[in-house]
Amino acid sequence: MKTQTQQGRNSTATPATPIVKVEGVEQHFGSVHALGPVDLTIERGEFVSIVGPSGCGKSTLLEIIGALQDPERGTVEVGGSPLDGPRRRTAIVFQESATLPWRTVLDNVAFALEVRGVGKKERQDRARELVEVVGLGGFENHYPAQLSGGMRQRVAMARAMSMDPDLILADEPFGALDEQTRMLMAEELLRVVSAIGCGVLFITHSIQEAVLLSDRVMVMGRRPGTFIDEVPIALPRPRAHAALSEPSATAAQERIWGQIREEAEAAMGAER
Ligand SMILES: Nc1ncnc2c1ncn2[C@@H]1O[C@H](COP(=O)(O)OP(=O)(O)OP(=O)(O)O)[C@@H](O)[C@H]1O
Repeated sequence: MKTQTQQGRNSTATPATPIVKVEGVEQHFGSVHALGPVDLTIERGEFVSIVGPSGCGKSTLLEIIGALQDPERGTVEVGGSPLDGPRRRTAIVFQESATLPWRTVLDNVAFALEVRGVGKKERQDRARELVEVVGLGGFENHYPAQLSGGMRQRVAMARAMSMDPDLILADEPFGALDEQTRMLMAEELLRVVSAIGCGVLFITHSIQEAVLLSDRVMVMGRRPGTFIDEVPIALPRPRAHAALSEPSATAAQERIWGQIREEAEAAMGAER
């Protein structure tokens, strides 16, 4: 059971409360107007991706929702409460999510549980389960340096899941991986997320990845980023890569590409 402090004092959370509610959020860095104003709602268990031209403000928005930076204007509610600092049940995964090089795979995954004071036996059992879920069974005692980039990213994913998240914020998590590993990881993420039923905000430069994974793709226009389109993806689940050749998926990809192309060309023109 959650304590009042964990949920936030002003929580009015019910199962129908969106996991994320952003209203009128805006950010400047000095004279650079980086973002907004933007509104964004993510329902519980919903998978939402953001695509948009480079530098439009995607990471800024994700970091605001993850409480890694404060918005200059606007309001952010996560889990039904106004965001007033990092939340235990929000997991954040970056492109180069750090693993602890001196710890084994198992101890890396158990780390978040250790910090929370979970007993040794329980955290090792839970970590072992998660290592299996992300397909690293047999590598429990390996060190990060003995793993490929894709395997290290799986360790980061398992560690994020160990926190029993209700929200995963993922910023280009597969950006550094080769194409095949990236596709496999995307399918794996889908399995994992549907198993734990958490909401996801996913930033990617890959339109295909966004369409394959999401319930909804939000298209952000050039800086200062605001949402210029919202594309529902109605493909049935569970999904695998072959779903991308369905007519509705190709139509969605073309619609998104058309908009990003225009925005990226305009952004390049503005920089010249
Ligand atoms: N800490 C900061 N200080 C100054 N400017 C920043 C800072 N963080 C971001 N910016 C600027 O704000 C704008 C938005 O950056 P952000 O990283 O959010 O974009 P993005 O859409 O995630 O980009 P990309 O797709 O290239 O990762 C950019 O012009 C960036 O240079």
